[in-house]
Amino acid sequence: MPPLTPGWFPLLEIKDLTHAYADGHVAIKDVNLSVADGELVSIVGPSGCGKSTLLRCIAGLIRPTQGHVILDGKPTEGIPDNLAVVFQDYSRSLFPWLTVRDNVALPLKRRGMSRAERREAAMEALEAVGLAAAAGKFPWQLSGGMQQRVSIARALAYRPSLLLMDEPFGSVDAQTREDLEDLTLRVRGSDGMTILLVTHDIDESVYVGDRVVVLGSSPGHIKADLRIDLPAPREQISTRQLPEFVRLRAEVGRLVRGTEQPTAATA
Ligand SMILES: Nc1ncnc2c1ncn2[C@@H]1O[C@H](COP(=O)(O)OP(=O)(O)OP(=O)(O)O)[C@@H](O)[C@H]1O
Repeated sequence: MPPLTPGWFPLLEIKDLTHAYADGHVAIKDVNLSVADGELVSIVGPSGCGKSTLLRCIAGLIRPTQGHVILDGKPTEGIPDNLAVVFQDYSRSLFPWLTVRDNVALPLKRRGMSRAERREAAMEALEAVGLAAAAGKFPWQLSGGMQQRVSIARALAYRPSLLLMDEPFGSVDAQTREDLEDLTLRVRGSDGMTILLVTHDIDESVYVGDRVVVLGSSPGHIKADLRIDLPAPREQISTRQLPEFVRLRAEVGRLVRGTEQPTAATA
């Protein structure tokens, strides 16, 4: 996608990325994507098209068969330091024997922060997600939505340049999901974090995204890259009623289902 504003700096560049699993299955092929510093890019596509594979390659959890991931101008090797990931399965991502505050503070050891600094940063992030009062509790004492907010707080406290979110709100109720979407938008706005968010929810992809990247299948590739020019700040009811929102969600929906018109605007 071409630079739209002066000073556009690609925080993340994905070049000709291909990943084949050990059984030979090519999950993604020749993926090229640039993401500007501070952008929130939603990634959608049919089940099995390679969304998680793409995120895992960027996170350094699996090694691409071909191609490069360039973060902050440097090709990545393994798991980059300035990156955090929020997964859908919050029940497995928090340590049950640590308090909420200690779960959030734990990764900060990698930042070389003192114990007092870690505790302060953890409390600040818990405050941001509205969970300061639960700091001394254990994850299993919290609801699913609260546990997912702890996972998000842990990512925020780390202050990564790039936050990867893989279906982060897939297991929570509709109201909590909306709250977490708005929390993500606030975080991005206040900390200028760059976010890649994989979702199955087309409305969500448009509501939170500055761009929506649609992947196609067999093997996974970028089928469309749409800029979402909806006014900010976004608001759950009024934004979703805008004619432009309705148009975009229909366009993304058609692209995901493969029923788009040949003239559909794609980048
Ligand atoms: N470890 C693996 N070994 C072999 N094939 C795999 C492995 N993991 C995933 N795949 C295959 O790679 C393809 C892409 O999987 P991936 O999980 O990235 O898709 P996805 O778009 O995230 O799917 P979903 O939306 O259902 O979560 C699928 O065909 C999947 O079956």
